[in-house]
Amino acid sequence: MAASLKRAQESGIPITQPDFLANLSADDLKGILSGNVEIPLFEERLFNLREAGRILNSTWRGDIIHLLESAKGNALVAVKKIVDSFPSFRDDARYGEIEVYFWKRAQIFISDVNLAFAGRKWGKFIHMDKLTAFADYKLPQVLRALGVISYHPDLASKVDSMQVLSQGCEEEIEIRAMTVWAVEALKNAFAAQGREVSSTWVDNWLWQLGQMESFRKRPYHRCRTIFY
Ligand SMILES: Nc1nc2c(c(CN[C@H]3C=C[C@H](O)[C@@H]3O)cn2[C@@H]2O[C@H](COP(=O)(O)O)[C@@H](O)[C@H]2O)c(=O)[nH]1
Repeated sequence: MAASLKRAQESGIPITQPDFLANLSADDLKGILSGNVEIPLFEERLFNLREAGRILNSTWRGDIIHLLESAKGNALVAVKKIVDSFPSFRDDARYGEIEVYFWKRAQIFISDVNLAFAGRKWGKFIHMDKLTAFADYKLPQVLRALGVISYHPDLASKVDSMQVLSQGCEEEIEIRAMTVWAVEALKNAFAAQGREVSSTWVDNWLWQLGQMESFRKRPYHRCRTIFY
């Protein structure tokens, strides 16, 4: 996905322009994402891109920079503004009577802006250390392979046989919540060894591990979702 967007940008397709996004056609998007795999949830992603273009124009004067500037360098405020502005970033769920907020794409966006600008200008934020892990499919895959988390045999059987978990079901929420919790436990374990790191740092470290073939081939939970 990232490579496709980079290719489009380099070929002069204005994929960051709100007007282009708001009027994006299915054929345009198919062309941009053409590659070796069929993109799941294509219609949902097309809708979300068009919606993002419309909202950037209607709420943020056509440029996400204005959202970042309105957050006044506070990472948590920036994340909340993204979630409040863009419905496709409202990555939350109900677990019984409890509201659960993962906000994975909103948080990783702020983390990526912080990295892209090397912590300067629009990438300069306080409270980066309060971001949680970005709860996706990759981290629990690595955490389980490392033995940091384990699944009930019934869930393990579903995951290992690649059964699709429905988005927002108890088991999917439990996997994502345990991912966030496990990263906090690892962060505390690093601190106990005298190594102060952030949840984002632990997250990136686990994600990088996940790129190794020995981890990539391990089972991970399947879920059709736009949130990760
Ligand atoms: N939880 C978590 N998810 C991460 C990353 C990164 C890379 N972050 C860089 C930033 C600092 C470090 O240098 C990292 O290398 C990408 N992703 C997610 O993967 C997905 C693409 O994956 P695939 O389809 O396999 O290429 C996509 O949804 C993207 O959001 C991470 O760190 N943590």
